[in-house]
Amino acid sequence: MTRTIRIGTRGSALALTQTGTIADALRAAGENVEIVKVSTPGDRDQRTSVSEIGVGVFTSALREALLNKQVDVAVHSYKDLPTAPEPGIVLAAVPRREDPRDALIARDGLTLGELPPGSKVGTGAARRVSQLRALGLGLEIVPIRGNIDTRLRKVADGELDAVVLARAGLARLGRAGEITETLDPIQMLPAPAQGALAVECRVDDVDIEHLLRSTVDDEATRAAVTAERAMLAALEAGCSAPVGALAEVVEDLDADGSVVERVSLRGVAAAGLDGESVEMVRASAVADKSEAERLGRDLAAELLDLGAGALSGPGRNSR
Ligand SMILES: NCc1[nH]cc(CCC(=O)O)c1CC(=O)O
Repeated sequence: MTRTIRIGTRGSALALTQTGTIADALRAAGENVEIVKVSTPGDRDQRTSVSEIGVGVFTSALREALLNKQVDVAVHSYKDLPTAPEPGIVLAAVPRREDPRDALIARDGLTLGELPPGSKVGTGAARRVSQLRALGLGLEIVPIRGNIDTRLRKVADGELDAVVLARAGLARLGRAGEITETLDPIQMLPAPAQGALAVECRVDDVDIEHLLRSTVDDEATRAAVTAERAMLAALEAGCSAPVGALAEVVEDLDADGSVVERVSLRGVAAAGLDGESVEMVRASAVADKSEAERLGRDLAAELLDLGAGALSGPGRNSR
């Protein structure tokens, strides 16, 4: 009898698309696959802000289904996962990620710099709120929630002048054409692991773990998100603080002239929120690819030295 691998997913259009790519890769490797939808409190409650419902609101039900053996594989948006490891669960694969940057979708094709002061920009993520405020453009930030479709509609309906969303999510839903500006990481660093998927299985399912690693894992993406997430974890931020990070694997020349791969990491964190004004601290560093984790921790230490984390004030949800 051939086995069927059950892949758990949230039921949102975005989650189903993401899970579909993993299912396709496993089918191409000759496996039988079944997709199982798991509803999460984050999906059922669209009103409460994510910072109030709490970290892991989209991911804990999926992990429970994995531990209960309702499913064999769980596919998450990596940035939605809490930084603490989950006993009994292993991160089997991190597929090659999409463009990790944030994107602006504004009325009339406007870019960020073209939005007049007082323009209403919708985002619920403290990371985006604080970086937008730090730009000093006089924008009015409006907290919003809901799926990508709901957010885009608020611009189409004229309720908002713009929204900021992850480019990867828009691309996966076939809506990248509505982006009016892809935000430069100098203005807006994405959430750690934005655009990446986390593919998990049970620790004792060594077969499945190996299958996932050999069919969908991408080493460069894994190194980059390892650095980003180590930075986040060391800032003890969970996914609920205004922290942005972006790592890239770059080729470099060693002292003896041989080509080596290094990880280049940039980070940003809010140092203080005082009413409308925000101070952001930024740092960057490069390390050998095998040192991605230490690189993240070191950069966090540097950001803390610069004053990161002296937080007070509004919502602490990073996404
Ligand atoms: N916060 C919710 C969420 N989780 C993952 C994505 C998009 C896909 C990704 O970043 O991997 C989004 C929407 C967004 O931030 O625009």
